[in-house]
Amino acid sequence: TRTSRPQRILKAVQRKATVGDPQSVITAIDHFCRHREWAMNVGDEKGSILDSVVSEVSPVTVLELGTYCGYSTVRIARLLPPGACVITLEFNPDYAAIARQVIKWSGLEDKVQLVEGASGDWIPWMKEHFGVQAFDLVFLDHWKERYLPDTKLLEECGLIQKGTVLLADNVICPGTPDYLEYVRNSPRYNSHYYRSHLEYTKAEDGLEKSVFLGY
Ligand SMILES: CCc1ncnc2c1ncn2[C@@H]1O[C@H](/C=C/CNC(=O)c2cc(-c3ccc(F)cc3)cc(O)c2O)[C@@H](O)[C@H]1O
Ligand SMILES: [Mg+2]
Repeated sequence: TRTSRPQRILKAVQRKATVGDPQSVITAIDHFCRHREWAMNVGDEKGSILDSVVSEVSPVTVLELGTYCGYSTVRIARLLPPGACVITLEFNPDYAAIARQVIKWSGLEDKVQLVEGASGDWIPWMKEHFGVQAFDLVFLDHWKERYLPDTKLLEECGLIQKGTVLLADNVICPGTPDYLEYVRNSPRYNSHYYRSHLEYTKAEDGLEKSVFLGY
C-alpha cells in the first residue's frame, strides 16, 4: 500500500481533530481504529483506566516505553499539570515522525519529550541526560518481551523508587507472562490487575498496575 497505517492514522487526525484539542485527537484516532483500521493503540476502554491511574498518581515525571503513533502519549500528557512531563521512547524513526505530528496537533509538545532510540540504550542515560531523579509513573507498551528486562534495568539505574507506579498494557493479549510473574511474586511490588478488553475488540486484555514498595 502507498501509505503506512500510522500515516493513515495521522491523516485521520488532521481531517477530523481540532488543532490544540487533545480530546478531539483521541476521539479521531479511536473512531478511525474502530471503524476503518484496527491499530495497536491502548484505545478508549483501557485508555480510561490509564487516565484514572494518571489522575490518581498525578505524576511530575512519566516514562512511556513505546510511543507508536502517540495516542497514549496524548492521553497522558493532557492530564499533566504545568511543569510535569512525559518522556516517551520510540525506536522506529517512521513511527516517531508520525507521533511528533500527532502530539503537535494536540498542542501538547511542551509536556512531551519524544526520544528516538531503543529503551535499553536510553534508560541508563535518563538521570544524566534528562535530569530525572526517579519516575513517578512508567507506562509499558512496547515489545512485550522487553517489559521485564527494562523493568530490571530501571531498578538497577535507580529510576524506580518507593512509590513509583508501573502500568503495563497487554498483560493478557498478547501477554507478558514473565513480567507478570515477576511483579506479582516480588515482595517489592504491590500489583493489581485491571480487567478490560483488547483495544477496539471483545477479546480480554488488561492493565497491570504495580507500585514499588522500596528496598
Ligand atoms: C527494543 C525496545 C524498544 N525501544 C523503543 N521502542 C520500542 C521498543 N520495542 C518496541 N518499540 C516500539 O513500540 C511500539 C511497539 C509496541 C508493541 N505492541 C504490541 O505488540 C501490541 C500488540 C497488540 C496486539 C496485536 C495483535 C493482536 F492480535 C492482539 C494484540 C496490542 C497492543 O496493545 C500492543 O501494544 C512500536 O512503535 C515499536 O517501534
Ligand atoms: Mg499495547
